[in-house]
Amino acid sequence: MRVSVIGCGHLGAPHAAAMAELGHEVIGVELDKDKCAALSAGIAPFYEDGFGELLAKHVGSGRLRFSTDLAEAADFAEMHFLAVGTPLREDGCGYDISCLTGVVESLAPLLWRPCTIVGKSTITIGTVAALQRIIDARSTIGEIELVWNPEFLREGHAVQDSLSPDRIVVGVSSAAAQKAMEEVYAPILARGVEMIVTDPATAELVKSAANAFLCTKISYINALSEACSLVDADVNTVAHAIGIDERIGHAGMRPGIGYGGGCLPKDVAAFSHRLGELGADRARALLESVRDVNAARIAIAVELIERAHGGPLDGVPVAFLGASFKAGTSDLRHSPALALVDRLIALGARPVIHDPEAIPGLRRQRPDLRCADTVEEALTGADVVVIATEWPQFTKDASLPALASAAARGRVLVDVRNAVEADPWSANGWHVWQLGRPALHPQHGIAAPAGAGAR
Ligand SMILES: NC(=O)C1=CN([C@@H]2O[C@H](COP(=O)(O)OP(=O)(O)OC[C@H]3O[C@@H](n4cnc5c(N)ncnc54)[C@H](O)[C@@H]3O)[C@@H](O)[C@H]2O)C=CC1
Ligand SMILES: O=C(O)[C@H]1O[C@H](OP(=O)(O)OP(=O)(O)OC[C@H]2O[C@@H](n3ccc(=O)[nH]c3=O)[C@H](O)[C@@H]2O)[C@H](O)[C@@H](O)[C@@H]1O
Repeated sequence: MRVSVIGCGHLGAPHAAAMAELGHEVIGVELDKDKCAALSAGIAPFYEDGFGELLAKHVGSGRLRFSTDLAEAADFAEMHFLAVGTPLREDGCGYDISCLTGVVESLAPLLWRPCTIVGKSTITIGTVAALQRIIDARSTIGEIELVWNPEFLREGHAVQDSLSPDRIVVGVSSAAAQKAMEEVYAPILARGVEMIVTDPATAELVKSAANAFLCTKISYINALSEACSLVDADVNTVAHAIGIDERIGHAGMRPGIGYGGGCLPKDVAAFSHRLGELGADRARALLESVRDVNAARIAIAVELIERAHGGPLDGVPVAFLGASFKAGTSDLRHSPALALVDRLIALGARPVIHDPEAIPGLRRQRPDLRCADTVEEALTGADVVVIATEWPQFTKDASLPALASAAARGRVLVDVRNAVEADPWSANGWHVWQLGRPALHPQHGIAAPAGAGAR
């Protein structure tokens, strides 16, 4: 099939490459000229595992190309995927869907062949109907159906999730649109992946419900982490023990500094707002509690760092390991790590930041921050080491405790992602502090500071 993908960011670019891998001929439309030029040259504009290779493969094969010109896509494709951004409005009251409305307003009058428009961006209840009205008013060839096909990919797994999704959801209004969706995803459906065919309103709700549930699970374990701190219990053990029950599971149960990124924070905020508009007050109250727990995580992490250091952070050199919103991506949007670094700076601390993939982007976005090209450079002379993003380079590298011992001045490690194996650090003479867990000190049996139990 000939398809276009309009908006080639973290969702659209991997989707376009995946469509080419499935055997389709693809044109990606991207407004940002630099991004479009990089993609056209087969160069990934952001770090995403396996994406650079897939992009280069299909730009090379000629099955995937990019353009800034929507008219070119209108001429070329029988199916148009919409993957532009839907940020939260500045007043927080739902999504700013101006990119989506702008695209359908421009695209509809350009269309001259029978085709389907397929939305993948995340929207709230009622948006499909509003966009369909714009298409109906602007189409010159009669009815063009807008299907909604929400996307569930995770950054860091975008290629894998696009090629092997665990489900495909399509909100359609006609049998013809359903047939087109079955055709475009045929190689995936042939492997037995379930396609849930429903109406557009249900498809909209499925996406909001999925992301809000993921936020709820994370806030639940983070709220338990607060309770654990009060009784010197270990939240990691609680998460492990309850997660063995397959109705609960271990995924999304890692305590830390809260959910961040370009999607979960805005999606739960927009969904909560919409539920309020609809009068679903109990559902809204539930999600507001979820947001409230998340908003408190940074202050709780700061308190832990102060307690670990044993006093105010003014003037304290901190090795700050991590900047991206989670491991596996260079994405800095709404990164809790950056929110934490800003609070530490406000308290007078002197952080030096290292991240395996996010430093070039961070230097561009935040020239005010002190960045290091290597872990060793960040560690040199630090009194406190903070692990703020759970990259395996920080949490699984067995040589890091010894490297840190040689480079740092202090012996205080604060892991605000609860992802580090603490024993090797303790064996190297470090005090290890994690959220909702008793601190681990170099020698077992040493009394921990007041209010913090020792493991
Ligand atoms: N990032 C992710 O993992 C996922 C994102 N989503 C949703 O997908 C949507 C896009 O998200 P991201 O890809 O993360 O955002 P993004 O900001 O990385 O990408 C959006 C792209 O659209 C481009 N764009 C804007 N207006 C355009 C226009 N008129 N024509 C062509 N290109 C245009 C922008 O330049 C940008 O490159 C959002 O609604 C998001 O909630 C859904 C699932 C996963
Ligand atoms: O709609 C979207 O854009 C996507 O949002 C999330 O994907 P993503 O933002 O890539 O990241 P997640 O892996 O879900 O992590 C989100 C945040 O929660 C945090 N998190 C995650 C899991 C956990 O156990 N604990 C935890 O604090 C992460 O560090 C990160 O800050 C969803 O997982 C995807 O299914 C969805 O498609």
